[in-house]
Amino acid sequence: MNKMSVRDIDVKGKRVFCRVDFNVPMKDNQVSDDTRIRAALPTVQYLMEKGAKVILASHLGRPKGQVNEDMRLTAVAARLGELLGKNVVKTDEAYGEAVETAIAGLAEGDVLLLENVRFYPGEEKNDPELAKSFASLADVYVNDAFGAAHRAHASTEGIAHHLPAVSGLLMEKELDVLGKALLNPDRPFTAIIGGAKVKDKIGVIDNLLEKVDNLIIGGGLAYTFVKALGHDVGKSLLEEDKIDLAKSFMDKAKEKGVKLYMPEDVVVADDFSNDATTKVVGIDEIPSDWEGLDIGPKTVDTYRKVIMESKLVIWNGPMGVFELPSFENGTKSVAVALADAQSTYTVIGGGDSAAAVEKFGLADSMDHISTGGGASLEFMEGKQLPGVVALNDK
Ligand SMILES: Nc1ncnc2c1ncn2[C@@H]1O[C@H](COP(=O)(O)OP(=O)(O)OP(=O)(O)O)[C@@H](O)[C@H]1O
Ligand SMILES: O=C(O)[C@H](O)COP(=O)(O)O
Repeated sequence: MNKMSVRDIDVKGKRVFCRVDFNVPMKDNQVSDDTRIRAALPTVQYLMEKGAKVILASHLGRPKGQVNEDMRLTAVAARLGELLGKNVVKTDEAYGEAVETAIAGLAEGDVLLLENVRFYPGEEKNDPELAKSFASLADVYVNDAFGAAHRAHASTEGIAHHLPAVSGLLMEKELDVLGKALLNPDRPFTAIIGGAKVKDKIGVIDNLLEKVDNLIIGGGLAYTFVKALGHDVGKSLLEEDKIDLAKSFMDKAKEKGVKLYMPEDVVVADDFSNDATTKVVGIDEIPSDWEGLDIGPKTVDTYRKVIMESKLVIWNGPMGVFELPSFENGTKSVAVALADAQSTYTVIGGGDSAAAVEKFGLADSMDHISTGGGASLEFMEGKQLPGVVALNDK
């Protein structure tokens, strides 16, 4: 990576404003999944060990520039404290006098978590005044919030113009893994793209067709491709206005020598529910009043073989409606194949695919699970992430 990292600077005795992505799922005012908090620990612990006064900032949810009692970071600070084995000071604001007093009381190695930065309307507007207020709290800026790096907000982008600005260790790792995959991949390189809609994946499919050897298509978006091949898709998800685009992707794959894999068979249901009647049919046999909700067993076999023969696989988007047990098999089987593929480097592109590997208890078997949903998608589309661009070059 051509950006400076926290390892390149001296932080001893310095006040470090460290943006993290603690946008974690909450239930009954408690953190229900602390994956993102744990992912930030290497940077937080590094800063503590090096004698920095650590000021953490994050958003939680989308409070739209207003204080929302359900979106305070108090429970997050408590969870972080448990994980660090050390008290984390929590302020009820993200800047101002009370915050300055709390920071003045920090000793080297202490950790403070500011209140949700999205309680301020200036955060998402990238208001320069708010960015300056954040910057005035610290001597150095560290951005470890890969999950929010696609947002040009005051705490992710604006602040970087007022302080020495470097990446954290998680940010560095995410960019190294995803960057290497796109720039210098081990081959065969396979991308698995699923999820609900073609429209959300246009950029990523287009960019990956320039890079991969194999492109595997699954999930709801597959039916627009199936339709483009001339087959009836019944009541399956279909984006009529993207059929031509799906055709053009098929043409591009041919032109670039990319092997495109689409479902050979699917699990169809007479209703979108776990108790629906289901059957497996060939891709050209979907009955007109049934809908495809998962890939079928033949397809699973083929996809597994491709995964096993790959050196690198990036996966974004489930193969079916994995939230319902009746339609989880395709997604689960792909996750199992990735876990079994010992000589394949496996990268999970955040979002629902990350949730799926967690659900199936296979997270530890993956080489890298991105903490960014939208951010990793934009990165794979080849877009520049504003939170990264704003950091100091090496
Ligand atoms: N055949 C299908 N029919 C209808 N819905 C489907 C089908 N296959 C997958 N889905 C649904 O697609 C959703 C995931 O789609 P989405 O495009 O949001 O995935 P993602 O890109 O992994 O998520 P994120 O945007 O969080 O990164 C899941 O809720 C899943 O149930
Ligand atoms: O959960 C995420 O993808 C990040 O934290 C960004 O959140 P946002 O989509 O609300 O900006």
